[in-house]
Order: sequence, then structure tokens, then C-alpha cells
Amino acid sequence: MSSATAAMKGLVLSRPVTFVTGNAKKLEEVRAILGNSIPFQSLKLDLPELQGEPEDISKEKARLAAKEVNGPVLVEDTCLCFNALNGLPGPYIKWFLQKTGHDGLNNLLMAYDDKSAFALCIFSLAMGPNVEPITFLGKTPGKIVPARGPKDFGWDPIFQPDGYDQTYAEMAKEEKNKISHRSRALSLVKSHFAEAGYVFQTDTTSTG
Ligand SMILES: O=P(O)(O)OP(=O)(O)OP(=O)(O)OC[C@H]1O[C@@H](n2cnc3c(O)ncnc32)[C@H](O)[C@@H]1O
Ligand SMILES: [Mg+2]
Repeated sequence: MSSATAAMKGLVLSRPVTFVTGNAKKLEEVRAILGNSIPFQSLKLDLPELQGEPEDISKEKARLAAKEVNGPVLVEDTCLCFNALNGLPGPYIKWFLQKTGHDGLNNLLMAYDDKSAFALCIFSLAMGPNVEPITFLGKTPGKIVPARGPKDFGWDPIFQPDGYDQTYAEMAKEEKNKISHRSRALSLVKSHFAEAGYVFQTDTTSTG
């Protein structure tokens, strides 16, 4: 689409999308997965999170972020869902991890034979403070195992994706990024950008 056509459709963005997160490891993966496909800057901000269903939590984060940034934003919320617990801890995984650790998360499943789980990533894109966010879901199935591998990113050591004998933590970063919940959601974000034909004005200065 030419920039004139984009302008007629109101799709010219005067600034890049800001990816708002308080989590440096998430940002690292998003950078690696997106490369130069979508121009974005980042803002380190730990946004308050609503309680409720994962999609609503992610959307509300985007609304708050868009108000904060007063421009287009991308946020994501990540859940780790145990099938035996009907999806819990889900969006509350951060607090379960913080309070009980990798062993505690394994112990939660002690009473069940079913150790299956899925990682869920929900990106929300809000093109501005008064625009309804749209969501993009990525899901990777796997199982919960006793911790193996480096402990530098969340629950990576206890999640072993289906079809692999390594945990996320043991896998090479590029390997994880090929199949992860995050990369699956981001490939939908990329398709959305390709289809929407947003045009970024490049004469602005970036703050991030
Ligand atoms: O500022 P935000 O983006 O919200 O960052 P956060 O760290 O608070 O992240 P979430 O609210 O989405 O909570 C998800 C929890 O799961 C962890 N996590 C997220 N993605 C992960 C991944 O790919 N592998 C392992 N742990 C992950 C993360 O460290 C949190 O403890
Ligand atoms: Mg959070």
C-alpha cells in the first residue's frame, strides 16, 4: 500500500509501537523474534494487572499502557496452565512461582497423574488510548517436570514442550523461539501488521 493510500485509511503512525513490559527476558525474546519486522521501541513499566480471564487481563494491560504512552502500544500477558487444575495457575503463575518456586509448582501436581500443561501468551495491540485493543494468542503444549537447565527465566526449567526431551530452559534460545507460545503469538502480530499495511513515519525521534 502506498503511504498516500495508508494516509487515506488513517494508518500512518507518527511513532513506532511501544512494547511495554517490566520483564527484561520477555523483551529479549520479543527482540529476537521480531527482528526488524515491526519497528518498535520498549518501555520498562510493570503495569497493574486486573484479575480475571487471560484475554481480559492482557487487553486491560494494553488500555493502561496506551494511556501511559499516549500512543500505539503492544503488551503481553503470559500464563502457564495445568490441565489437571483446569488451567490454573494460568495468569497467576507469576505469584505461584514467586511464592512456591519450581518445586512447589511440581508439588501442586503431585496428587494428579496428568502433568500436562500449556504455555499461553496473549499479546494485545492498542493503536492509541481510545482504540479497543486486539489480541493475538499463542499456545504451546507440554508437561511439568522437575527443574532442569538454567534458571534465568521464570518457569522455563519446569516446562518441557511436547515432542522435545529438553525443557525450555535446556533448549537453545533459537530453538525455544521457534516453537514458543511467544513466537506463535508474535507470528500472528506480524501477519496483522503485514495485512493492515501500517506506514511508519521515520522522521520522528525514538525515546526507547
Ligand atoms: O510486565 P509484564 O510484561 O507483565 O511482565 P511479568 O514478568 O509481570 O509477566 P506476566 O505478568 O506475563 O507473568 C508471567 C510470569 O511468567 C514468567 N514468564 C513469562 N514468559 C515466560 C517464558 O517464556 N518462560 C518462562 N517464564 C516466563 C514471568 O517471569 C512471570 O513470572
Ligand atoms: Mg506482569
